[in-house]
Amino acid sequence: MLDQTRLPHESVWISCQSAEDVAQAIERMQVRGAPAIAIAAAYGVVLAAQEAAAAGDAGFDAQVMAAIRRLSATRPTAVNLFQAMQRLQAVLTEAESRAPADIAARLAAEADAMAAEDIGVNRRIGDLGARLFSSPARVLTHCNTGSLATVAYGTALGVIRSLHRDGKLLHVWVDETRPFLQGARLTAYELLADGIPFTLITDNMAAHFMRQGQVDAVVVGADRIAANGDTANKIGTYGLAVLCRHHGIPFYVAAPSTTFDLTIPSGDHIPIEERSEREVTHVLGHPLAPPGVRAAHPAFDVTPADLITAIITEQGVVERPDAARVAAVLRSSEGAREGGGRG
Ligand SMILES: CSC[C@@H](O)[C@@H](O)C(=O)COP(=O)(O)O
Repeated sequence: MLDQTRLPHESVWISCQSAEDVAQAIERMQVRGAPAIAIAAAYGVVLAAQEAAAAGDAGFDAQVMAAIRRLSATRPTAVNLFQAMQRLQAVLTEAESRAPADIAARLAAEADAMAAEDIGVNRRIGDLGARLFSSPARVLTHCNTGSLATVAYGTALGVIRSLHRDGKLLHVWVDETRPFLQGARLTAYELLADGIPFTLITDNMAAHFMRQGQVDAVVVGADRIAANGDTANKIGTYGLAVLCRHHGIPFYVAAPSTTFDLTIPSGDHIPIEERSEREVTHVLGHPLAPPGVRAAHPAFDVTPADLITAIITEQGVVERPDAARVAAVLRSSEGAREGGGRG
């Protein structure tokens, strides 16, 4: 995997040989972003299965389940991780009586399928999102939701890429995204590579540019969306949504259906990851604050659904989200799939 903690100045590839290697890479945020975490973890399970099958001893299932538990304990907020682990666990259960090498191959095929699906899902989100824009726009985004955070193309950044392709993108405002700087380091890196025009701003400049009339829409990703549309995303997202409401600017969330957690009624039930204080007191290893200073570091915040103009999923757009509209979009696409096949 391309080590995202070293970008953009160094392109260092890390090689994960075991589920534990993958778990540590996720914890260190060498790979991050909800869909990318899920797919990386899926391949972590595959590594564990291959290792257990090669060892040939009894307890294959127990070893794969231990890997699923370890990978599930890496980061708590993005629900895509848990959906992916459940999907692999179902493969394991279904293939129970088969030879370990066969089960490992089935798990690998499932991980490959998830990775392939993610690309199609992102392209569909991008295209559905771009259709919401009737005229060329200046779009502000937060964190990194691009190819680095997914398998390819991205969610919110996928919408931005589709707008650019369709000639409907005037400019992107990129929040640097304190404290981990996913915007300054990663989104800037991706947009530069694609030749998409953008300006990097610090997070506290967003209100200024909105007041000046220089922001037409905000598009962000999500880590977990509750049944009523409340959305957890990178810390700072909620503030942007409040600013949008004040300035009359549309606020869009772009996320795959695997980011919905329909088991929880509202955002109050979303676990918010607390990361190390050191990521706040230090920047890229350099101290900012005086030694010994205490810092808070919730890595995500929750934006209430009533501040969201629409949630763009690959299954359709949920306008003015609430529990009924979320259910209607996700259910209607289920019906379409059942009636019309998966193709
Ligand atoms: C397509 S990525 C969507 C979200 O995962 C993204 O907006 C985000 O908050 C990433 O957080 P991170 O802590 O960098 O994993």
